[in-house]
Amino acid sequence: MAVSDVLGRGFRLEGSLAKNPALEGLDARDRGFARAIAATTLRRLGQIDAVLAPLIQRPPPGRVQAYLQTATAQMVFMDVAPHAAVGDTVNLIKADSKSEPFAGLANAVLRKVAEIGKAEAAKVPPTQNIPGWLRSEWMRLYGKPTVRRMALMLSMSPPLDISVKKDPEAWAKTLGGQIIGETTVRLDSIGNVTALEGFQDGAWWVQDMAAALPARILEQASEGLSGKRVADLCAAPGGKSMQLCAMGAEVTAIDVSEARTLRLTQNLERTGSKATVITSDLNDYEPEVLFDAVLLDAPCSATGTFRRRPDVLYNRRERDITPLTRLQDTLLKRAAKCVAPGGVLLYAVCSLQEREGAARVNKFRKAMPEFGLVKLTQIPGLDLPDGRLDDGMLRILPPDAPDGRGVDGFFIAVLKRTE
Ligand SMILES: C[S@@+](CC[C@H](N)C(=O)[O-])C[C@H]1O[C@@H](n2cnc3c(N)ncnc32)[C@H](O)[C@@H]1O
Repeated sequence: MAVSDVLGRGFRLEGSLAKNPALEGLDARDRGFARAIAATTLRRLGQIDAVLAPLIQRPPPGRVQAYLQTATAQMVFMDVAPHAAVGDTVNLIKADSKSEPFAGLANAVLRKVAEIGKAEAAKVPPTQNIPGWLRSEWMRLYGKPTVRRMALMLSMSPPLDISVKKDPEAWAKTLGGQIIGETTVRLDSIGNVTALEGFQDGAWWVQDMAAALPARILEQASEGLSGKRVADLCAAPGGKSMQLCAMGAEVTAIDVSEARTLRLTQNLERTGSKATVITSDLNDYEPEVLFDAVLLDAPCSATGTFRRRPDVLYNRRERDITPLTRLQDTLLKRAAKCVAPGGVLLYAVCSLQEREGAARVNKFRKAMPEFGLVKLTQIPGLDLPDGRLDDGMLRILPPDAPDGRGVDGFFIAVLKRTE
């Protein structure tokens, strides 16, 4: 069961759903509904658990709890008729030999949820849907009103953002979307992405509006990238490499994962983007010639992507952050070794944790004084609140989208090596 895999075993929701045999026989509509139930459960888990807790004296096994949570999600947040949600869930529990002894308890608890669930859930602030360790850190860093807006973003299913190779106006018209942040086309419904016009022809790729900013900022800081040698480090699956190619750069894309570089190569081929692809640990990579510009989209906790991947809230733990910061420090130093004198280095992470953002860049600058900070002063297409760029580094928060429908959280800093 996908939800118990995420909550109990730290799996990714997408991977767990893709491997779930129960979904195999279903048609696309039912599969979509099953995905929506799992995602809604994770988006509303704090409220759901607050409804369930007083109704259960001793916590049942994780799998049974997940049945209760998904049924509650359906009744309270998806307007599924209670008799259907209760009946279907109890039947599923009866058919599952390990959970079957709890069928009676589940029936009694869910009948009560049907009665009081909506009213009880409404008493719980949506910020409770953010796990405690993240909520307290984000409150400290970004303040209560922003965290409230982040919780609102978590409760909504996000729009589909695409980056187009050229002519965003024409693609916005063709696909019925709107341009956001100058170059991203935002579409309402997700459906089957690969069936949309232009996908097979490689005219565009899926990329959150915020994820499209690092390449644009690197282009701006480098005063254009056309004809320049650019390294995209930690490049797979290639969203930023494709942007850099579309900007006319001569791109070298490096990633450690063989499976992910295969996807990167397929994406480059589909979009007719030409780049040199290298599968290598960045720690072992020695460039023959240094680069004019280097983009390091470092591995991170990805907590900024919770709108699209609510499972990151549960399969990341506080103790994961320190090892990630060590990796980020090492990769940042390796990336710096690839930059030619006078060249530009951009560091980005899709994390909302301060330790993965400004703290890494400040530490790097102390160790590598030949790199100076290029202060970012304005970001085209973004209307950031006052003070956000005060230290010259960019922190994008999920509520920052100009249309109120959210973006991934990102941290971006630009450094320049002295001549
Ligand atoms: C945030 S993802 C990159 C997303 C990508 N830049 C894009 O826009 O599509 C981080 C990537 O870092 C890669 N990675 C992690 N450790 C690495 C290392 N030591 N050397 C090279 N790549 C690494 C992972 O395989 C992963 O693909």
